[in-house]
Amino acid sequence: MTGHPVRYREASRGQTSQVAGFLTLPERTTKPRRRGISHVLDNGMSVAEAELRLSSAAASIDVWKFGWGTAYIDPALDAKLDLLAAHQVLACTGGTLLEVSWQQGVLDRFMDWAESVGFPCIEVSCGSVAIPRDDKNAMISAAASRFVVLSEIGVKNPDTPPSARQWGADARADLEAGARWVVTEGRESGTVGLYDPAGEVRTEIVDAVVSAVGLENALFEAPLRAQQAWLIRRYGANVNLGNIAPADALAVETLRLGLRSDTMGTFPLEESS
Ligand SMILES: O=C(O)[C@H](CS(=O)(=O)O)OP(=O)(O)O
Repeated sequence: MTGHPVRYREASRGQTSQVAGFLTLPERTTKPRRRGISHVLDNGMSVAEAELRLSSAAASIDVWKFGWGTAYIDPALDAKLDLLAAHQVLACTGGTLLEVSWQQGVLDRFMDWAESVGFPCIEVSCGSVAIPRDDKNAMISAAASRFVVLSEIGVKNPDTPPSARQWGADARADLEAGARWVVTEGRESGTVGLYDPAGEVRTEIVDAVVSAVGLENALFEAPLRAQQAWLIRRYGANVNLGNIAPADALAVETLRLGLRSDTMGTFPLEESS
């Protein structure tokens, strides 16, 4: 063999790329933060898998949503909640769990349970069940005295999309009722709500929501790389992104920092440090 000899890293070196510091990158907010949050959707992973993900990406993950009703049936819930707390990641229930509880008339019991097991955060949504505005307001304000509240706007049924104007009005109402962040529906698939069936961003909805509540209060569900990149190119490294697959959390951080082709060199100068 010719050329430079292969040299493997010595096991005891203890240096990481986090301290390399030789690139000029956009300025990133740090945890705990309001702007620039990454919210992941856990589709039911084991504690061991969660530990694996957090070992490399905890600094990039702000909110960890237990998808759908997984929190309710996961026998390892306690261990997972402990793990998330140790990494300063906000554990959050899925909106569907609250909607089922509301439908069955046991919302108080849901909130008591969520508080007693140690969820610092819950999601109040109406994506599958049509919850009247007054009820949603009451739920958000009751929950806000006990939890960090993420409220979700938009619906899961692609046949009944609200108008952009309605998205804006709902975002404003949720924020006024006490939500910390207003989440825009995109599902795990990224093909409903904020997106068309091909996964393209409905820009008029993004515009309506941002103009109603501002960027720091809006959290865009964006499960697909093209959607994440579109939002980062438009709003910069510190746009709030949600429904990220836990395995993608570090990859999304590279998109935010322009360390991937999709967003490379697209940041305004004033955002660089
Ligand atoms: O976790 C949930 O309940 C979901 C996830 S998804 O949108 O169905 O993929 O719903 P949400 O109401 O967005 O929390």
